[in-house]
Amino acid sequence: MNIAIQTQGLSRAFGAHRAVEAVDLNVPEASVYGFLGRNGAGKTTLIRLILGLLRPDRGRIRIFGLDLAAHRVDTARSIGALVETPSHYDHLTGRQNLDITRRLLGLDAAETDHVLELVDLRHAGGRRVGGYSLGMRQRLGLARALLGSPRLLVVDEPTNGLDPEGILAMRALLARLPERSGATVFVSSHILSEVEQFATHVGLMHAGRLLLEAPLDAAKARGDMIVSFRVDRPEPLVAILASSGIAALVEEGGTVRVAPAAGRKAATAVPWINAQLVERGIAVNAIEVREPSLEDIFHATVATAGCSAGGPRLAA
Ligand SMILES: Nc1ncnc2c1ncn2[C@@H]1O[C@H](COP(=O)(O)OP(=O)(O)OP(=O)(O)O)[C@@H](O)[C@H]1O
Repeated sequence: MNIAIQTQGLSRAFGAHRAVEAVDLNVPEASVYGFLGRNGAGKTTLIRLILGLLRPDRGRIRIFGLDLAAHRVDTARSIGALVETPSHYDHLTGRQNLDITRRLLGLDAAETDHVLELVDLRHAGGRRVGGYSLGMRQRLGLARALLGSPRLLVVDEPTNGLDPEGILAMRALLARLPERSGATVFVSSHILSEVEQFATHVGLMHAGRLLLEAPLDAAKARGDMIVSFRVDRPEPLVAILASSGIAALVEEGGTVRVAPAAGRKAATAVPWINAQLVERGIAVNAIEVREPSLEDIFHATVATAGCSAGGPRLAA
C-alpha cells in the first residue's frame, strides 16, 4: 500500500500547550481520509504542518514518500488545499476566477473546464460568483485547489456554514473525488455522522494525540453493540441486568442504556431480558439494538485512552 501522508512523532506546541503530540499518521493513497476531532483537538495545526505553513518542533512528514523538510517545492506541487473559507472575486465569473490561478500555474485553458466539471459547476462557470450560494463558492474553492491535478487534496472542515443542500452536495463530491480526479482526499471534520458517509479511512484526534487510525469498517467493528431499553420502571430492569453481570445506566427520561463493554452480551440476552420484564409486569415501550456509530466509537476510544470525555461534544 502506498502512503500519501506519513508522519512520525510529529509534535508542535504553542507555549506550554501541546497542540499536536507525537502523531504517527498513515494516509493511504486513493483514500478519502476523515480526520476527526472536537474543536481544539489539533486538526488544523496538523494540517498546517502538512502544508508546510508551520514548522514542527519534532518529527517528520513524508508526502508520497518525499520528506517535506527536504523537498518543500516538490511536495507543495503535489498538494491542493482548501483550508479556510475561500475568497473569490464576486464581480468575476467562476470561470474567470479559476483562470487567474490557472494562468499563474501555467496550465492549459482546458484545465478550467476540467476542474469545474470535477466539482459539478460546469453549468454555472459563466455566472458571476456574487450570485453563487455558499455551497457553490466552497465548491469553486475546491475546483481551484484541484487545478494542476494535485495527487493530494487537503480540506479543512468543508461543510462549515453550508445549508443542508450544500452539505449533501459537498459530501457526495468528496466521496467521488478519488475516482474522478485520482487524488487522495484528506478531510478534517468534527461532524462524525457526516464523515461516516464518505470516508474510507478515519483518524481520530483528541487533545493533540491520534487515538485511533483505521479503515472505517475496521474502526466501527471495534465497538460493541449499543443496547437500550425504554420501560415504565427503570430500576427493576437495572437489577435484572445486574443479575446477569450487565452494567447499565439510567439516562434522563428513563431510558436504560447498557454499558458499552456489555453491549454484545446484552444484545444476545434481549429475549431473556424482555421475558423477565413481562413476567414482572414492567411495560416495555422500546428496545434498541444497533451497531455502534462513529460517535459511539469516539467516546469509547477517548474513555479507553484515559482522556476526559467531557468538553464540547462532537456533532453526531
Ligand atoms: N497560533 C497559535 N497560537 C496559540 N495556540 C494555538 C495556535 N494555533 C492553535 N492553537 C491552540 O492549539 C490547539 C489546537 O488547535 P487547532 O486549531 O489545531 O484545533 P482543531 O482541532 O483544528 O480545532 P478547530 O476546528 O477549532 O480549529 C487549540 O487549543 C488552539 O487554541
